[in-house]
Amino acid sequence: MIEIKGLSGGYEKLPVIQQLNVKVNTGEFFGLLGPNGSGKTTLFKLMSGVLPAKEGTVTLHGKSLLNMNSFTRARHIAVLAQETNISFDFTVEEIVQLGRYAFQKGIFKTLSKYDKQLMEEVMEITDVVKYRHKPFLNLSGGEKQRVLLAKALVQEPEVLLLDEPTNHLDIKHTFEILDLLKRWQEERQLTIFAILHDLNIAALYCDRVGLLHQGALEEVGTVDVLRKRKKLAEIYGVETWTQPHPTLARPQLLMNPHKKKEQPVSLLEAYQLKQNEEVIRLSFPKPLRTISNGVAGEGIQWIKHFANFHVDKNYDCETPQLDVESWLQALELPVEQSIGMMTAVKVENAVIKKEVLNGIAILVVVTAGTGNAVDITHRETEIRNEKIGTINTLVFADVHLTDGGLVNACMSATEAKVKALHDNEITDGLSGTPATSTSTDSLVIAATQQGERTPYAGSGTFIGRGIGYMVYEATSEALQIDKRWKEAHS
Ligand SMILES: Nc1ncnc2c1ncn2[C@@H]1O[C@H](COP(=O)(O)OP(=O)(O)OP(=O)(O)O)[C@@H](O)[C@H]1O
Repeated sequence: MIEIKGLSGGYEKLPVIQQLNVKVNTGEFFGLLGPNGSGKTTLFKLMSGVLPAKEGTVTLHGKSLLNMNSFTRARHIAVLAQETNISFDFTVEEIVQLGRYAFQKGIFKTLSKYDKQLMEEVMEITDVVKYRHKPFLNLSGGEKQRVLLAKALVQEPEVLLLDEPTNHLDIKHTFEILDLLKRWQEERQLTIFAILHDLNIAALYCDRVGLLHQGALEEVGTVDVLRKRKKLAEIYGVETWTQPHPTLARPQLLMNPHKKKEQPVSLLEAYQLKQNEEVIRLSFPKPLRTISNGVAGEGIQWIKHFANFHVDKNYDCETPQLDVESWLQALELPVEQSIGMMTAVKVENAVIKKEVLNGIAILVVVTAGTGNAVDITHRETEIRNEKIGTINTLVFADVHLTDGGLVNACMSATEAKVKALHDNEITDGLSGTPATSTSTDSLVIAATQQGERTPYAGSGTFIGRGIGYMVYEATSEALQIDKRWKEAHS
């Protein structure tokens, strides 16, 4: 464990680091974060003996690092500094070899077999073998960075002090190098203490982070420290948002660039509607914030084009998303900006309702088929393999919703659909009990994000009530059309 206690130090007229205390555990990846000039590099210089400390101690497993001579220190700690004062025309291999210097024996300091093997291995994994005979000074910034990392790794240190290790690296090399460091951390109990500017990279790789501000650590903790928006605004002077990484339990940060005020778009007038026997589609001039379980474009997205495709009632395909994406492409709609759904219902029978309720413009489009009506509350021992026969609901509203607000809007739309199914006496074909849905229903909530931001869109709000009313009306009408169509075609 590295323990820093009461450490103060800096430059002649500028005592940058003041009374700093922190512990970095053995085998931990600790990220030192903070704005420009907060003292990160100065702290590293104090720890690595480049600058003398005015006060305090830095110990590794209880032994003072500050009093160690540089040879002994190099056997424990490797430093990847930002500035390199390599001015001689060394080759890449010679630079990497410097990392073994403290381990070489005898007056002539020759490389052992082990040293050579280790250098080969490290040059391979840092992807610098191809430059081995090139002069270091002729390399690009990113190539130099990887060579210096190789030099640090051949020291086989217990502790790596890294000042901006991914500086100059492209994303492929950034992730390769960090994955490599993470592997060494886990396999070799390597302790990594790294200055990082990219907070998202820090959130992905660090076990703990410390936020340095004006020479003092203001926060130390897990990467969830980065979710403290107020603290980040105070320290960096930037408004941040966090969202969860899609597959890792780690936050990712989003920043808002300065935005010019945009002309508001009229929800009920701005869209284009096209409807034929293959598809009903709506396009908006600017993206709407959406939450949906559409076959394509699912999740929370920004979407301009909404398409509900008709498929044969016997449609059965292993890759529905690929199908829907190819149909979107055939309509020349960009897949990344589109939601695509499918239904066996005639899309010419879609019900479109639009209204301004309590000052909120709402547009609802519903296609309804009830061949696979299901009572979700009925106890089942197996899930029926249903064919497409579905209620697809698209709700567009001129509101500004948080992600929680989008979820509230989904609840409001679903509650209204269930009521419509109930009032239209739709039943589960197997159980005979009132149906709550069909087995493959889809829902889109799309908000213009104009006006005041709100997390509320449930039954206690005008927007929730508006969605409820409109979805109920549109679903009831679509169910009646479906009923009449079935009667006419039976
Ligand atoms: N050699 C020096 N002599 C005097 N002052 C210095 C020297 N190096 C840095 N400073 C000052 O010390 C303060 C901390 O600098 P430091 O380099 O430690 O910040 P940092 O957090 O690493 O910044 P950055 O993110 O920009 O790399 C700054 O105000 C800087 O101007």
